[in-house]
Amino acid sequence: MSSAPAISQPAANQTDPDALRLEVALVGAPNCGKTALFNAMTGATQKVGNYSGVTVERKVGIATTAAGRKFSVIDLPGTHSLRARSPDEEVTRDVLLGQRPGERVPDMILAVADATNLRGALRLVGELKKVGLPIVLILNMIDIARHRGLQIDHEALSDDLGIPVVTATAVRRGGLDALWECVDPMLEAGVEPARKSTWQAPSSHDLRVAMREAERLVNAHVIRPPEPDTVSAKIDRVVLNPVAGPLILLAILFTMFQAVFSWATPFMDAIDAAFTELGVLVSDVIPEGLIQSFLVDGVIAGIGSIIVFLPQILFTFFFILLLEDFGYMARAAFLMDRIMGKAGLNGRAFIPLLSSFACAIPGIMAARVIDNKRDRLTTILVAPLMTCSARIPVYTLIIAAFVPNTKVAGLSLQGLVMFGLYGAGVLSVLVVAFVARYLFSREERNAPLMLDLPDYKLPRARNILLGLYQRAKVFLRRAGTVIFWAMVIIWALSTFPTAPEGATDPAINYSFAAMIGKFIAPVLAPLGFNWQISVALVPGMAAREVAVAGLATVYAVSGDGGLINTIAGQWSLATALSLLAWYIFAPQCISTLAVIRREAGSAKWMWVALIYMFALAYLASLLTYQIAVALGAG
Ligand SMILES: Nc1nc2c(ncn2[C@@H]2O[C@H](COP(=O)(O)OP(=O)(O)OP(=O)(O)O)[C@@H](O)[C@H]2O)c(=O)[nH]1
Ligand SMILES: [Mg+2]
Repeated sequence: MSSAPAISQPAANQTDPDALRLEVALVGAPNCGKTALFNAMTGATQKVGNYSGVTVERKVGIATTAAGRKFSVIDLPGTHSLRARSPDEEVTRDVLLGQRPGERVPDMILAVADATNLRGALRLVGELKKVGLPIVLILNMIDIARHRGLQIDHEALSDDLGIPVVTATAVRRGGLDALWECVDPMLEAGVEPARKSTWQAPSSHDLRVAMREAERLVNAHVIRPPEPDTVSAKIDRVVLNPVAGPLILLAILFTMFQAVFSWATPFMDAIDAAFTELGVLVSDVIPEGLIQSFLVDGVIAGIGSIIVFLPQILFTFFFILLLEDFGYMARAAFLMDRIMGKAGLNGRAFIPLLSSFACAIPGIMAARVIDNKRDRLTTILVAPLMTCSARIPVYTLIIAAFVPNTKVAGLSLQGLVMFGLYGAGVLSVLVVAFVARYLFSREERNAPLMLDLPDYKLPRARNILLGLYQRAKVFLRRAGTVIFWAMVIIWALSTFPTAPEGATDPAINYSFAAMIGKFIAPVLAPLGFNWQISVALVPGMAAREVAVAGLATVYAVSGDGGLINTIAGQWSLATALSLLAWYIFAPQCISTLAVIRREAGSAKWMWVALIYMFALAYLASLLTYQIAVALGAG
C-alpha cells in the first residue's frame, strides 16, 4: 500500500489565508449528515436525503472560517469502514489513502458521527486515526440526540480519544461556531504534517477489538443511553408489516399520481395559455414570413410544448423528495426486496432505480452503492427502463389527446393511465432483470439485504425546495440548450426547401423533414408511426422530450393549431398506444448510453443496452399496434 506523502503547511503564508491550500475531507457513516454539514460549511447545495448512499461521488467546496481562513472541503460517500466493499466506498478509501491518481492526500479529516449512533462512528474513528492525518470529530444530529435524552460528555471523549470533539446540528448550521473555534487555532499554528499511514484492512479479529474499544468509549462517556426511538419503531410496525406494508406503498404511489394529475393541470393550462399568447403577440409584431415562422412555429411552439410539463415534473418530485426526506424510501426498498430478489435484483438496487424516476443518469451512478459486481451491472442495464421525467411530456401529451378527462369510480382516468405507464416501466425492469439473471448465471444467492433503516425525520422544507429547484434548473437548462437547438434544426428541416410555385399540398410535404421522415417511415410503418412521428423520433435521441417539441414544430409548420387536438384528430388510438409502448423501452437518450459505458467500464455494455432496448421497443410497439388494430382501434 502506498503511504501518504507528508504535506506540511507553508508557515510563511499564514498572513495570506487564501494562500493556505488546505484540504479537509468529511468522512463518516452513510446518512450521518456529511453533506448537510458540507452545505452548511461551503454554502453549496448538494443533495441531502434521509437514506444511505445519497452521495456517491467526491464533491469539493470552499469553506471560510470565522476568522476568515479559507480551505477546501471534500464531501465523500458514507462508509462504515475503510475496508471498502462497493465503488462508492472505494472513492472514500482512495481519497484518504492517496490512491487516486493525480490527487494528493487531504491534510485533515473531519470525522462526522451521528450522535444517536456513536458506537459505529467511534469504530470508524479508530480506523481513521491509523491513516495518520489530524482528525476533528463532529458529533452531528446532536439535536435529535438531546431530544432523546442522550448526554455525551464530549470533552471527556475528546481527552480519551486524543482528538478535538465538537457537536453540531448541520441542517440548521448549528455548531459551526464551535467548529471554527476548534479549527482556526489549528490553521493558525499550521496543521501538523501527515504521519505515515499504518492503516491495514482490518481482520475480523481487529474488527472485534475495535468494536470492544468503541463500546468502552460509549460506556465511559455517554452519560445516559438514548431512549430507543419509539416513534420510528411504532411507524415501522405498521409500515413494514408484511401485509399492510406493500398495500400502503401502493396506496402512496397511487395517491401521488392522482394528485400530480389534478394539481398540475391549472398550472399547465396557465403556461400553455402564456405561450399561445406570446405566439400571437409575436405574430402581430413580426410580419408574416420566415422570421415569424421561425420564432412562432419553431422556437415558441417547440419550447412551449416542453415547458408546459414543468408543473407536473415538480409535483411528482415534490412527493418523491418528501418521502425521501421523511425516511420512507429505505422502507420501500425493504418492502420491495423480496419481489426484487425474485427478479434477480439486489435490494440495494431500489434507491438507484428510484433515482431513475428523475433521470437514468443519477440512477446509474447511484448503483455504485451495490457491492456485488454482477448485481450492479444488472441494475445499470435496467435503470433506463424506469420512467424518467423526460418521458412525462410524451406520456402526458398522448394521454391528454386520447384519454378522456373523466373520473372512474371517483379516480381520474388520466391519472390511472399514467400510474399504469409507470407500472409498466417497473414491470419491465423486473422482467428484464429476471431474464438477465437467467442468462448471466443461474446460481442462487440469498444474501440478506443489509440496509440501514434511518430514523424517521420531519421533512425539511429546505431539502425539498432545494431538490425541486435543482430539478427545475436541469429541466429548464435542457429546454434552453439541447431542446432549443434541436428545435432550430427541426424547424429548418421542416421549412426548407420551400414548396414549389403552384404547389397544392402543405408546404412541409416538400421539406427535408418530410423526405427524411418518409425514408424512415417504412421501417416504422408496422408500428403505426406516420412520417411526422418518424421525424420527431430521430432528434428525440438527444433527449426524449425533443420528440414532443419536434411534433409541435412539424405539426405547427403543417399549419394546424393545438398539438393535442391535432394528434387526437390525425392519429388512430392504435398509433397512440404503440408510441406509448415505444417510449417505455426505447433508448432515447445519448447521455444515458454514455454514462452506462463509463459506469459499466466498457463499451460492450453500452451496445448491449442499446440493442436490447431498441429490440424490446420495436417488439412492444409492433405487438401493441397490431393487436390494437385487430381489435378495431386502427
Ligand atoms: N435533525 C437533524 N437532521 C439532520 C442533521 N444533519 C443531517 N440531518 C438529516 O439527515 C439526513 C442525512 O443527511 P445527509 O447530509 O444526506 O447525510 P450524508 O452523511 O451525506 O449521507 P450519504 O451521502 O448517504 O452518506 C437528511 O435527511 C438530513 O436532513 C442534524 O444535525 N439534525
Ligand atoms: Mg452525502
